[in-house]
Amino acid sequence: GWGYGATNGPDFWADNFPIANGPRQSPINIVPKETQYDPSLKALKLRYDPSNAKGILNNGHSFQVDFVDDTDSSTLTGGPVSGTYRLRQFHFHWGGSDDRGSEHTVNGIKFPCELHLVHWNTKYPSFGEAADKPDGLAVVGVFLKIGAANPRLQKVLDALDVIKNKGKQTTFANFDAKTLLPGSLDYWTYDGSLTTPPLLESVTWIVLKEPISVSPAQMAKFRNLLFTGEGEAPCCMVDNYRPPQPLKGRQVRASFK
Ligand SMILES: CC(C)NC[C@H](O)COc1ccc(S(N)(=O)=O)cc1
Ligand SMILES: [Zn+2]
Repeated sequence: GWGYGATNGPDFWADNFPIANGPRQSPINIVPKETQYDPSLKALKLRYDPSNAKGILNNGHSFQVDFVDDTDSSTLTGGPVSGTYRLRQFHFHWGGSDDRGSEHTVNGIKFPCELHLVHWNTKYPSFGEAADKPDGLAVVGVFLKIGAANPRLQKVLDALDVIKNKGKQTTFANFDAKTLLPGSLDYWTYDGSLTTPPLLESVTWIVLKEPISVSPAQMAKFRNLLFTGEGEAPCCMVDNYRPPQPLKGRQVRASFK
């Protein structure tokens, strides 16, 4: 199956997922000077209920924290979207060293890590139904930059020891995803896709301008995870990012001047 290795990585994904060369692929390089401030963009409204946190899973590509999404208790509204989108999960992408790891880049700069908060449009009956619709998903991207240790990450990082291998999961209750957000919700937005197979062109991307911090020791904990299952030759989970894709004429709008 697909992965991030020399023989199954992003350059091979088009073999099984031809949409990889489609018109609205993600991630992209964001060039702030080429974005357009849109005064009609609303403020982003993220309301997350900590009691919706359910579990944490090593899915063999990243790890994700899953949320109960059977009610409108953890939602994204406002911003560039109309209607209500429900929080489904959040996950990260990171590098083997601090000079790379993010999927989106800014003026060609890579961050060591990028957080994705995945939401689906409640005009559809479920995440699965929404995932292949042009307005089906909204993903908030948050850059992590090297600095002081981020105490808000600690609960997530401390859970990683028990989900080291692909397929491992454990309960993860009472977590407020809002604590992972930076002080400013200024954002860039554009129409894009899932950044992993099936690469569906169903995502309204909302990339926050302000990063949150992560320390080198905390980054080492991400890199302690394995792509591989128990009993397989261990392969460190690092460099699980897709590089920027062609913009193909898309406009990137800014919510701020
Ligand atoms: C087709 C659906 C039902 N299954 C999709 C699968 O769970 C993968 O979902 C995702 C969800 C989000 C992303 S990202 N990195 O763009 O935020 C990538 C894949
Ligand atoms: Zn992602």
